Amino acid sequence: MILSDADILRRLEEGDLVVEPLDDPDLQIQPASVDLRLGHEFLEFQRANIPCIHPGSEQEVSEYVSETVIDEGEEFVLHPGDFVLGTTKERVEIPPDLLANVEGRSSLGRLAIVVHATAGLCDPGYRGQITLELSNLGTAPVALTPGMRISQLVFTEMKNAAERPYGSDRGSKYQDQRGPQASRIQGDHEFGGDQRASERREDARVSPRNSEEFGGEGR
Ligand SMILES: Nc1ccn([C@H]2C[C@H](O)[C@@H](COP(=O)(O)OP(=O)(O)OP(=O)(O)O)O2)c(=O)n1
Repeated sequence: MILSDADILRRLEEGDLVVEPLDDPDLQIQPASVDLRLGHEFLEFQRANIPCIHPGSEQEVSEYVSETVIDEGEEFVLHPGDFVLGTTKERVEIPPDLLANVEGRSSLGRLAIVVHATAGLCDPGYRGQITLELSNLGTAPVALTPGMRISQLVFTEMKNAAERPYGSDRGSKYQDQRGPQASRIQGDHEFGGDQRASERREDARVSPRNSEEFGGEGR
């Protein structure tokens, strides 16, 4: 069952579904979705010095991207063919019995702006801001402004709550992400991610940088 405006409000009031900051509920809560606004940070792939991205390589994909932060009132111009990672301004918490679909808005679709290339699901249990895979499929540059409504989330109530929701218990890589985050595909089990994660935990245990004595926060 897809949540209606009244269902969404009820779940928000009950507190297990979170969309924050929801500055203008009247504007943002649509008949069967919640409009999300564009954040200030963007990650752009550096075009030079990327021979090929190898998902299984030790080199983190984040090393290939550079961050641009746009001030309030400024524009980020997305040129035809561009692909950049953006973020929603809002942070969400999806309860274990809901699935959220990240969708575009028609008004931007008509300008050939799409908000995801392929990944449109927020899992039950997911917490964090949402990374947008922004592209301009058209022929004219389009100026995007932080704070504009760019995307919408549609919530589906599942027949049964997930038994193992998204989160640390299952090694979920993007839980509590803030701002746009590059792919962490190196963390996948297929690429030895479990091993690397346990090595990082081991390093963190023995590294003096991470001990309380040295004021470290750990990783
Ligand atoms: N456009 C999107 C789509 C999803 N997500 C967040 C919410 C999802 O719950 C989480 C993980 O998405 P996937 O399960 O599609 O991604 P992976 O399978 O790569 O991640 P993991 O291995 O952590 O499950 O990323 C996001 O920030 N932006």
